[in-house]
Amino acid sequence: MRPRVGHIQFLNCYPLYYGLVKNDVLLDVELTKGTPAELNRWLPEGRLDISPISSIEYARHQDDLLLLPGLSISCNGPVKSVYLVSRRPIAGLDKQPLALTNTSATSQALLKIILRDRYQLGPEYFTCPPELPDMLREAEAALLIGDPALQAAYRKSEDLALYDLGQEWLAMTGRKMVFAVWAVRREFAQNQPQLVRDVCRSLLGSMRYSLDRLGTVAREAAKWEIYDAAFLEDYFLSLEFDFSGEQQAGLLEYYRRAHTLEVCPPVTRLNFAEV
Ligand SMILES: C=C(O[C@@H]1C=C(C(=O)O)C=C[C@H]1O)C(=O)O
Repeated sequence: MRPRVGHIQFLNCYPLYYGLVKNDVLLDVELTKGTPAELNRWLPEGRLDISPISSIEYARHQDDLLLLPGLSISCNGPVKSVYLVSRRPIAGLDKQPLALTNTSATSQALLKIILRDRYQLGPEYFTCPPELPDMLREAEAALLIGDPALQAAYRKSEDLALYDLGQEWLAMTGRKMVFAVWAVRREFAQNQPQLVRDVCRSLLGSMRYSLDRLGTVAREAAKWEIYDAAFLEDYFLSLEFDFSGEQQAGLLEYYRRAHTLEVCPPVTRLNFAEV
């Protein structure tokens, strides 16, 4: 039986993917790529067994999911691929239309938390596809994540201000920000503990493999992208892929604030699969 495993189709997961290919793990799993919003749906629906998901989705489905230890997509300061892109300085966004990419869940709530708690602002939010020109036709500012956010930073126009939400979060809380976690359906973990262990070890092994040779990974990724290898290596270095105590503390602080916005239930503890 091959476990059905999700994969985020953004460059942030390229190091993981590179390791899976090089370590011949792809043959052992059925890998399905999607945006975070798609994976967020497919895992609880049972179309996937194990997947990276937006960290806020763990809070929303905590009774049905367990976390995989040791893996996340986090940052300690600038993340470089989660931006508020704005036509005016942030202070001018109160009551203004603000377009949120429909590929995100965690960053949508993160932006609301930052604008409320750090800037005391309440824009009029709406969700739409991540097409920056379309977004800015209808809104004063837009939230982008993943590759469209990287592109916006790479081709930054003079007229737009970019706010990095990883940096904003660190400035406000002094903490790391966890954007994505890997989760398994509890039912699957109960029925197939060995498979969960195998997948978890493979993912961790692949990640370690890539982090040990990040220059090569960046050069390989640059072959298919508009960015050069140095830009990508710098990007990969801003991301953290582990899930240690500091990331967990940052995540619990995020959940606490998200709960006060009523966008997720309270989370008192993080429950991990035994691997
Ligand atoms: C750092 C990132 O984190 C992402 C942000 C997510 C979200 O906002 O829900 C989900 C998964 C991650 O891919 C990114 O996309 O660039």
